[in-house]
Amino acid sequence: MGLCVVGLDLLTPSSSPLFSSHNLRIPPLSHSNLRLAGHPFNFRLKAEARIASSTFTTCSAKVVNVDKPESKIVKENSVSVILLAGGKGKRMGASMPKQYLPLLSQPIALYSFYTFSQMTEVKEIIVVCDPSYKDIFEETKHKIQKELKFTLPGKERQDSVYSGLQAIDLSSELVCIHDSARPLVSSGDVEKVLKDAWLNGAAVLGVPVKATIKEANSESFVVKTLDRRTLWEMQTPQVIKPQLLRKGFELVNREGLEVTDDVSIVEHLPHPVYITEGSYTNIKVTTPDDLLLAERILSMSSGKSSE
Ligand SMILES: Nc1ccn([C@@H]2O[C@H](COP(=O)(O)OP(=O)(O)OP(=O)(O)O)[C@@H](O)[C@H]2O)c(=O)n1
Ligand SMILES: C[C@](O)(CO)[C@H](O)COP(=O)(O)O
Repeated sequence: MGLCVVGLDLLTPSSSPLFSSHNLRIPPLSHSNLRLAGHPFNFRLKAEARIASSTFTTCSAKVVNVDKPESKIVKENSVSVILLAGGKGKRMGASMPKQYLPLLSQPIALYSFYTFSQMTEVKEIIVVCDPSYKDIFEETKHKIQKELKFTLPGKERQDSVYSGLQAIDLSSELVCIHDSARPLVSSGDVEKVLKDAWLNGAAVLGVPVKATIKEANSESFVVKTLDRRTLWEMQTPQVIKPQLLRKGFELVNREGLEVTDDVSIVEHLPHPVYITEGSYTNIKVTTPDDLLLAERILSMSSGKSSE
C-alpha cells in the first residue's frame, strides 16, 4: 500500500518545531517507522515517528493512502495550469487555429479551460495565446473563480511552454501543461496525474499503444517490431514540479535540444517520469476527422450523463 504523510509537523519533546512540511512523502513508509495512533488513512491523526536511528519525535500529520484515486493529496490552489493555445493548426487546414473552431457550438479550447477552472487544486490558468484570441477566454471571467493570465506563444510548442512558465505564481507546487487541442480530458484523469506528479516530481497521462508498431529505415523496410507491451502514447496534461521544469529548461535551452512534449524536458536531466494511465477519449484534435470523432465522443458522453 502506498502511504504518504501530508502536512507533517515534527516536534521535539520540548514541543519546538523540528521540521515542518506540508507535503512530505516518506518512501518507504512502513509501520515500523510510523506507528499510527488513531484512525488510519485520510484522517488527521497523532503519530509517533522515528526519523533517525534513535531519534523519536511526535508529529501531527495526515496519513493518506495514495493508492486510493479519490485521495486529494494535492493541496487546494497549489497548481498553475499552462493552457497551450498558441499553435496555428496547419494540419487542420481551417481558416483559424483549430483550438478556436466550434465543437458542438463551443470553441474547442474552452472545454478543458472549464474543466480546470472547476478544480479546487487549480489556483490559476495561464493561457498562452495570440492576443487577438484573448477575448474568448476573458468573456468567461464572470463564470470562473480562478486567476487568469495570458502570455505570448513562441515559435515551437516548447517555446510556448517556456513563455507560460515565466508567468506562474512563485508559490505554485505543480505546473500542469495542457494542449487546448485536447478538449475531452476528464477531471478524474487530471486529478490522477496531479497526484502522481506530486509524488514523483513529474507525471504524464498516457494510454497503452493498441497498434503493432514497427521501426522502419529510410527505404521503408522494417528494421524491427517493437514490443507494444512497453509502449505508451503520450497525452496531456503533463505535470511537473516548477523547480524541476526550470532546471530542465536550463539544460534544454543551453544545449539547444528540441522536444515534442514537456516531460521530455525533465527526462533529459535525467529525472524519472511517471506515466499515469489515462483514457483513449482524451484525443488531440489535429485533423478534420478528429473533430468528427470529438463530436461523437461528446455526444455519447452527454447522452450517458442524461440517462
Ligand atoms: N508554438 C506553439 C505550437 C503549439 N501550441 C499548442 O500546443 C498544442 C499541441 O500542438 P499541435 O496539436 O501540434 O498544434 P499546432 O501546432 O497548432 O498544429 P499543427 O502542427 O498542425 O500546426 C495545441 O493546443 C497548440 O495550440 C502552442 O501553444 N504554441
Ligand atoms: C504533447 C503531445 O500532445 C503529446 O501527445 C504532442 O506531442 C504535441 O503535439 P504534436 O502533434 O506532437 O506536435
